[in-house]
Amino acid sequence: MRKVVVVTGANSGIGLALCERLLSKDDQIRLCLACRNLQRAENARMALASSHPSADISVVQIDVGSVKSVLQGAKELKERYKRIDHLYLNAGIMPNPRICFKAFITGLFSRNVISMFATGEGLLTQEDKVTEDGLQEVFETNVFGHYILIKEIEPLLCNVHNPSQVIWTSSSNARRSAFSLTDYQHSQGQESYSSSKYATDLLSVALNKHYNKQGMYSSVVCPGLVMTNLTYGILPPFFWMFIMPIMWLIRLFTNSFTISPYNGAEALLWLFSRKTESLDSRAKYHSCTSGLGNNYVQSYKMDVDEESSDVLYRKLLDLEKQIRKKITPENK
Ligand SMILES: NC(=O)C1=CN([C@@H]2O[C@H](COP(=O)(O)OP(=O)(O)OC[C@H]3O[C@@H](n4cnc5c(N)ncnc54)[C@H](OP(=O)(O)O)[C@@H]3O)[C@@H](O)[C@H]2O)C=CC1
Ligand SMILES: CC(C)=CCC[C@@H](C)[C@H]1CC[C@H]2C3=C(CC[C@]12C)[C@@]1(C)CCC(=O)[C@@H](C)[C@@H]1CC3
Repeated sequence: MRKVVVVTGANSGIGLALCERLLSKDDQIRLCLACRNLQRAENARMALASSHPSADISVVQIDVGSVKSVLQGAKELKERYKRIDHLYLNAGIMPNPRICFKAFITGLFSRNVISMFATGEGLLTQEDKVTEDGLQEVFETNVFGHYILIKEIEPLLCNVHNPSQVIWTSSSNARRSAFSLTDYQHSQGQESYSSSKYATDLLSVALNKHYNKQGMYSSVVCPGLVMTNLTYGILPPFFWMFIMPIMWLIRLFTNSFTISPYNGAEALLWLFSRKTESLDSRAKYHSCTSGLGNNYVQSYKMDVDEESSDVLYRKLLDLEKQIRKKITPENK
């Protein structure tokens, strides 16, 4: 049976590189690009089709920052497919990033310099806003929209005889101290990205607890530092070009400077061929690139505990109920 693979945020960066690599590995898959902008999705579809002319590539419009759009997209997926084998939850944003140069200079001369480059800890702040659904945009895009998508297409994912994989693009920037269960949308602080990625890690653990028995397995990945639209938003593009030689140099000391989307997609692609029984619910799978440019995958235990993961999951279930009532009041 041909495997069905759905990738959110597939029209650029890591998502697009992943699609290219998936098709190169197995051009028999049925690939669906789930994107918010149909024109950009169509451009990506054509680019992929030109290098894989016989491949089955389609598009579905899903804006994960809007629950209505997720419901509509999920409906189309249910009409199109009987099951989904791999769901890559990759779409993500880091809006209005600001870099704290003081923390960067201090970090450069500290013992934590390598970890600072690997995680970006304490270097970035973001300015978030509230969406039409009344949620924090970073939380809704990076976490909740994807959560609703899973809930909506649950019947396509849950099959004990033929388990499916849900694979989140998380980050090493996920940090417990940036996240709070009492403000899980991060409406108060300025580290919404870090908070949303930590919430992703917690949610993945909870999904495993609730869904493994039903044949759905969730994993999280960190693609490393990759040059994409997201990172080009942090510093001006010319600056990145200017410091590129330094970036290659840093790669000699940390394997997390994957830099190209192709390299960044390594762990996402690696998970595609893993047996679900071999997956570790508490692990984050990192794409790594050595100083010589060789790609490999390393797994690290996540800094998550089951209790927090359960509490967040219950909060998301409550939020789901509220939002569904708001969107379809006749279901009250
Ligand atoms: N680059 C890096 O160093 C790292 C990235 N990541 C994560 O990797 C993932 C991919 O990002 P990356 O490739 O770097 O960045 P890009 O900006 O290139 O890709 C992000 C993708 O997500 C899509 N997207 C954004 N918002 C929405 C939305 N509301 N609905 C649907 N799609 C949306 C974008 O679509 P559009 O083109 O329409 O904007 C785009 O296709 C993200 O989750 C990011 O957090 C994690 C660690 C490091
Ligand atoms: C490389 C040099 C000399 C300067 C760049 C400094 C920072 C802009 C840069 C250092 C570590 C980077 C980093 C990220 C963004 C850019 C940095 C802070 C991320 C936070 C981007 C998004 C992610 O999800 C993380 C995995 C990245 C971690 C490292």
